[in-house]
Amino acid sequence: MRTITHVLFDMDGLLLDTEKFYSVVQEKILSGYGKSFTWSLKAKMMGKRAAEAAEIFVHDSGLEGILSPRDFLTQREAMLEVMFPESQLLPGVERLVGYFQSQGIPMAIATSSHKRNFDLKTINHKELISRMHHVVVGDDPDVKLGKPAPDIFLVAASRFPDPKPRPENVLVFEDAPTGVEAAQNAGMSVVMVPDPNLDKSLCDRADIVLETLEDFDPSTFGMPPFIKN
Ligand SMILES: O=P(O)(O)OC[C@H](O)CO
Ligand SMILES: [Mg+2]
Repeated sequence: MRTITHVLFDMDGLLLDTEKFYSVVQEKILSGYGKSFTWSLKAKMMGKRAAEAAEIFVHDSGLEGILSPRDFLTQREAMLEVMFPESQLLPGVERLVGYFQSQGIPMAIATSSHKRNFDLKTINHKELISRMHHVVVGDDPDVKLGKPAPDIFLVAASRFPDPKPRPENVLVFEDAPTGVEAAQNAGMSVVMVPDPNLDKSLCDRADIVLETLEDFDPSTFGMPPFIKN
């Protein structure tokens, strides 16, 4: 069994309940073209950086030549920016972050969200962010390729103080197939907490798949149990 010495959290859909905002807005934009937003399209977009997600949205929706990826993002961001400050923590986040902190396990966030949106989403979650050693965002200059490339997780692991973790000693928590793939490409262990609407065939790569972070059992990775309150 691998010894876990460091933890990396994805953010959207894993720490914060923000994927629903993306879905509502993308459904609204598509409805303007008489089209419906589907979970199969959502599954391809989630976890990806904005520009890559926009290309997928326009292509797969058959809107090439009708709606440019840039105009899609302009419309999407205008609607999302008023929603993001309302972001709520997902179940189990506070207990899990508190546990890793009590165990002295350093944590960081590795999110495809750009810095501007990260700031909007976390404006009311300063305490959570303060418990992270650092945050790597999607537009970080050191992150050359977005998820499913391993870049963002490798960059996040490299920013911990010495002794820096080897990938095999890092545990990643993710909600998206793209993010799970990125963690595995980085050589890290990964716990997936997928949205229940996500096609189950897209949830079979992770080391562990949970319905909620509340179901995480530290002993699965050789760590002490949660202390019963
Ligand atoms: O925090 P991430 O990596 O799940 O990023 C989320 C994307 O920007 C939207 O799915
Ligand atoms: Mg996510």
